[in-house]
Amino acid sequence: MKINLQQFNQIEQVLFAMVKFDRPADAVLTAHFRANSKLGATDRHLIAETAFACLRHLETLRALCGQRANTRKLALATLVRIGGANLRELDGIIKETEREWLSSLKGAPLPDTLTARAALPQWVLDLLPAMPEEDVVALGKGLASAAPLDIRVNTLKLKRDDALVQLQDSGIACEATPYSPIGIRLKGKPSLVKHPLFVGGAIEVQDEGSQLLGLLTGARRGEMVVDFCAGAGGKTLLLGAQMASTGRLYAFDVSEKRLANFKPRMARSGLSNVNTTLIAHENDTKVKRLAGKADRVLVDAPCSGLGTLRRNPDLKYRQSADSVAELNAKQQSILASAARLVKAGGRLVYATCSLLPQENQAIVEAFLAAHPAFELVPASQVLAEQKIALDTGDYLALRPHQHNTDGFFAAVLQRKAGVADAALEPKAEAGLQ
Ligand SMILES: C[S@@+](CC[C@H](N)C(=O)[O-])C[C@H]1O[C@@H](n2cnc3c(N)ncnc32)[C@H](O)[C@@H]1O
Repeated sequence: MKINLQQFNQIEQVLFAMVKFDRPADAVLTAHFRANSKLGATDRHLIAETAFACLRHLETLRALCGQRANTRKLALATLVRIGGANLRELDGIIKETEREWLSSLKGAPLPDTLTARAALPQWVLDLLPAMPEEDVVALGKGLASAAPLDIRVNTLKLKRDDALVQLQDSGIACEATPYSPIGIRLKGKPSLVKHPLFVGGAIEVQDEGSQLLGLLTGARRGEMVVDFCAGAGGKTLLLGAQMASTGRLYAFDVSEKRLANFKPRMARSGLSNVNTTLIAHENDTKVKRLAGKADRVLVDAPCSGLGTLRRNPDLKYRQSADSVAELNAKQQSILASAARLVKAGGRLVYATCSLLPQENQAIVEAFLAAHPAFELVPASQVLAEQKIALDTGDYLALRPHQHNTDGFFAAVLQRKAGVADAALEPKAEAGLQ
């Protein structure tokens, strides 16, 4: 596709702002499009795709172009090396010297460093679990690929088969997701906001992996369920539909903005069993009122988000080993507080969209060591009970290159009946906050 000078300048401007990494990349893009409201859909698509491709492959591109390469060089290298543009398509943009450099860049061998081959910065490589180099490269490539657009069918309103037919009839190519029985994967990225199924709440955008975490919670009709870190309610909506809008579903979060974003989604969904509650922190008295009452508690914990690099490639530069350590303390504290809500025989699901053992297995192992009343239920068993053929062992561990989902982790923890557990006693007031 021929790229014109105006389009190229816009790509450069967006990239220049993105590689400062002082704001989320999607916020940079939104602000740019708002300030340049006359840009058409094709321009927006090209700008967004090129800038995000650059961030996804930044380690590789910097290894090829020089660590101090400016945004012009990075944008050109992205178009040619990642996007496969030929030099004729860049006529009117590139100078003669750049033409020579770009034609040699096309076939230049990749520097033999793991950061370049896996497109992951060193701090991430340092924290990943030990695995053969080729596996790191495969994981990195998966994380540097573009994510598909998945939707979840709201089973309160429609069956998946009917949704597939209706989407196809409206010209949207799609197929059932391989694992989630309520998921559909779209071909391409059609806009859904005006689609009658979306407007009527019969479908929601949700990665298949995120659907599987929700399904792992196993919420059932008539139960008392808590979504402890509900955010904008992606998983709450799934849990509510699993409960057929019966029982009681609490959606907690500390972010007023995220809970506000949940409101219109909830209105579309037709759910009437959800109680959204803004909490000040995980030990808020509003949380304590539910002690020992919940059948299911989902903790979709705040985390580094490294499993979502396909969508948020800037996170590998906006997070660090220090921020992960801070998150670990928060994750432990949220999990400990959420555990107090679970009744005997009830289940607690701890989940993250991280790939780091520090945020995943280590949190669960420390929790189990401190909580004799809880035991691990193999995730593969819970999924098999729901006829989901996916076995990643005791923990759910999803990876883009293996499952074509974002990277997710989840553990199912069951509270045993009649086991004393001092850690489940209410926390002293002095320990709050
Ligand atoms: C991974 S996101 C949740 C995403 C959401 N479950 C979904 O499916 O869309 C983590 C959420 O935890 C919330 N959070 C952070 N600290 C918290 C705390 N102490 N108690 C409850 N929620 C918290 C954040 O505001 C954020 O919305």
